[in-house]
Amino acid sequence: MTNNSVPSVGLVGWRGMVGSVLMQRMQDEGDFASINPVFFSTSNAGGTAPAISGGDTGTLEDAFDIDTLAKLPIIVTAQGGDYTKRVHTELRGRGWDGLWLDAASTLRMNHDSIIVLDPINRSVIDSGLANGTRDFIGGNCTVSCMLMGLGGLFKNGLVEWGTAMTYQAASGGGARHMRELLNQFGTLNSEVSSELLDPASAILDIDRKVLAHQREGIDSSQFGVPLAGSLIPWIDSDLGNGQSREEWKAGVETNKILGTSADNQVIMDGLCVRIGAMRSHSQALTLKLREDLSVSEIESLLANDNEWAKVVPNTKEASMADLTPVAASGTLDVPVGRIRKMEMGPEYVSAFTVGDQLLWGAAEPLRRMLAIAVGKL
Ligand SMILES: NC(=O)C1=CN([C@@H]2O[C@H](COP(=O)(O)OP(=O)(O)OC[C@H]3O[C@@H](n4cnc5c(N)ncnc54)[C@H](OP(=O)(O)O)[C@@H]3O)[C@@H](O)[C@H]2O)C=CC1
Ligand SMILES: N[C@@H](CC(=O)OP(=O)(O)O)C(=O)O
Repeated sequence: MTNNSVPSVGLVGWRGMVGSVLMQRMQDEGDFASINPVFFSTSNAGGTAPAISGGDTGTLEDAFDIDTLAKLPIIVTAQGGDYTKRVHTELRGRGWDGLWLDAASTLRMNHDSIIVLDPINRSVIDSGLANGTRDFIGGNCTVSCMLMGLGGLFKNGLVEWGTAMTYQAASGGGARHMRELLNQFGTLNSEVSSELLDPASAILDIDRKVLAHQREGIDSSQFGVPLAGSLIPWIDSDLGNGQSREEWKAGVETNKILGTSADNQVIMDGLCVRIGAMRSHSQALTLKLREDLSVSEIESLLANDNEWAKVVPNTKEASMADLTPVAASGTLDVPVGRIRKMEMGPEYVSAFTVGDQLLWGAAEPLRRMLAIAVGKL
């Protein structure tokens, strides 16, 4: 039933991987009480819309029906970049001035959009809303997770430059990539299952069979090459200058989120690598600070910046227990550890951080932006 005291919000892409996490988080936080959801589909218009808290939400609208979309004050989409390109242009072209909240990267670097990560840039978001910005876009997952973990240094202007060497999970490619990774692990095991049952079998024979399967038999149609038992040192497209698009995002998106001025940019670059984790991205950072801060000063800046950054003591036990994709996945916590001064000098600091790339990396900043837009946050 429609509640006339709250705004109607169009939800597109709600059944995809990012969209499903977003829907779950919205239900967990009771966000549906603050909106009238209107569910859209690109493939099943007229079908049954999902029931929220057991209620009836009617039928699915056609996600390409511009007239229906244009009646809404707010649209949230996790449908993908192709959808954004097609529909956003058409809607804006006809003068629609509602709020567009989007998980796709398409509009991120437009001069009139804001990348949303409110624990880091709430003031940028608030002034954007006050000044007529209408496109609010979720950031790249690696960048968002890094800033959530290390916000205490970045927000205080303490980072002169940094490198992020990443270890990115299969989920960054999408649901089919996650399935492919698991199937690869499964078939690798099957290839040598009898040898594994025999403790006397030769490990080099097992290794040879695994490698032969990785090189010849394994299905890698999503990733292009095997990921299980290997890694892929390239993510996203080739910019033609030796840098991948994923690596380029670290610099441009970090600065846009922080709202740094042209003469005060933080230099960020690195090397992005896909590994066989499921849904949490990790990254090893080298930071050149502007000041010689002690490790305990750094730790307290990080721990006090936001409620989700969790400083992990730089010990083997704590790092193995709390600083891994297995520890971080499914939680909003962003553990940050391995913090120490490096041999290069007192301003050079190492850190390692892990974040669930479907939560802070994708769904959560959008969920919170919607809550801000409707006055709930
Ligand atoms: N994957 C990631 O880590 C991140 C993704 N993003 C962005 O979010 C957007 C969506 O990504 P993601 O959620 O991975 O995409 P998905 O492929 O999981 O979902 C996208 C759409 O595919 C359609 N679809 C077709 N078949 C199925 C099916 N069997 N199950 C569910 N949906 C299906 C749905 O549209 P319909 O219901 O209309 O048929 C759905 O909304 C992309 O732009 C991506 O760049 C942003 C940050 C991270
Ligand atoms: N590129 C990321 C996932 C992603 O969707 O990023 P972006 O939102 O910047 O396109 C990864 O593969 O891990």
